[in-house]
Amino acid sequence: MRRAGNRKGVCNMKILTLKEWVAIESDSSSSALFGKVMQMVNVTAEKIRSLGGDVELADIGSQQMPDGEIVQLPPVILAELPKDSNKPTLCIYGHVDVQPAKKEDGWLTEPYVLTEINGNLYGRGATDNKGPVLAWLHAVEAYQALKQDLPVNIKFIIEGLEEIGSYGLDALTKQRNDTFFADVDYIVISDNIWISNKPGLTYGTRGDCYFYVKVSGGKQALHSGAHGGSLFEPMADLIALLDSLVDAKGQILVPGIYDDVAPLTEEERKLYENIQFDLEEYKNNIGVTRLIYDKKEDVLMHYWRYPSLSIHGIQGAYADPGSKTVIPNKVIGKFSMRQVPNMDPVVVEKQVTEYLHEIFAKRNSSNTLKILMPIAAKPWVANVNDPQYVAARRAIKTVFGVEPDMIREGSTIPIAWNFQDVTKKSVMMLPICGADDGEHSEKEKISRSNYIEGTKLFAAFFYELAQLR
Ligand SMILES: CC(C)C[C@H](NC(=O)CN)C(=O)O
Repeated sequence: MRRAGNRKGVCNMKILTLKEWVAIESDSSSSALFGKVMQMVNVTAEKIRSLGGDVELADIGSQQMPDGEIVQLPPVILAELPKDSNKPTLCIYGHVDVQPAKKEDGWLTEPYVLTEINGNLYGRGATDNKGPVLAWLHAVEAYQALKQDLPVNIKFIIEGLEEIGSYGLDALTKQRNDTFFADVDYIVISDNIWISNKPGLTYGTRGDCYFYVKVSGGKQALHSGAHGGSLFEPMADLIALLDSLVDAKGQILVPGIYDDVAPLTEEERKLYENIQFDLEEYKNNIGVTRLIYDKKEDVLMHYWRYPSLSIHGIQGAYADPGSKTVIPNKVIGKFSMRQVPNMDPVVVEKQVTEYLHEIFAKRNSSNTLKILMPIAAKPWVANVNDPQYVAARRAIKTVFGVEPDMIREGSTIPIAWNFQDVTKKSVMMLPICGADDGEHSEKEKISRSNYIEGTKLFAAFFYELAQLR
């Protein structure tokens, strides 16, 4: 009885720490909040130090932001726990920045107050990616609490800019390839979600090219009654441009965009058949009634191995409740295209830019058009025969009692491809979050059970990794 009570107490403490982390509004989308990101980096560094880690806050310099401002970037944590040269070395990557969140986006709870409802812990960053980062740290803590030696050496790379494309991290990876990375045997990332209630083991992510399309007109916003009808309206130009990008069936309309997509082989097609993925459950999780495709295989392929284009927002547009009759003079449309093998962001940028300029020219507008691509992240695909995948499968079997589904991820870890390309080490993603965790949405959460069982999974993974030798 007492033991069960103690266990519950320990779990509640872990949840309390997550609550403290979620409370820090480390939203990297605006440089105005970089102070909060910095605070989050410091809190994380302190936690690693409390586990005996040697922490460096690596300077990654400054960066010009899409609005032209040059800002000092928050440092990246490079840390190492005490080392034993007889053990393999695992490098754990994670991020502690989050996507923007406001209560009025439709949150039922305060986004930065971790709130438990029916065994689920709601809050921005709970699943992406503060929960998983803490689960790694708690797995280390568990070995220490039990006075057991860690079976592997552990290094950490934790950053605060993943959600805006991991500025500076590729350069840091190259710079530290012969030092920090030299003795690393495996790199592991825990981010993103399973695709059903069955654990998944992820061997690929899509990349992302994020675009800003800026249409500028006169010196100021204007009264639509007084001036509408005789001027070229920036918003009308922008809507036409955005409308030219993708059709109702999700097909991207930019010429040449599918040219470099890796052809589908019969062998690959068969992979999708055996994956547990229930379309009804999926629709229910994401809250839609119908999908473009009605076969599981097609949905999975458009999630993992084909590009997609999503329109995210318009800066400068009137977006408040109520009816304002203004003509905005400057608007910035934001959209992104998820990349797949063998697409190249450099080629994509050229294709998109040329196409949008062509569409714009046909409108013969007096406005000006400027296109920027502040995020260019390549897709990543790993070799599933790497030994750490064997260790992860065994650990999943131990903790969850099942073999995982081998999955890919539709979203992006901007540094994953660079890690593999620069260091030539094995890179794996070991997600612990549930299919309904709502990353980036106003329903973001991690379940109490995934948070705790995920911690156990990481502890078991350390053990299995050491058994490979
Ligand atoms: C480049 C993107 C902004 C990265 C972002 N990553 C994640 O969500 C990881 N959980 C994404 O939108 O894919």
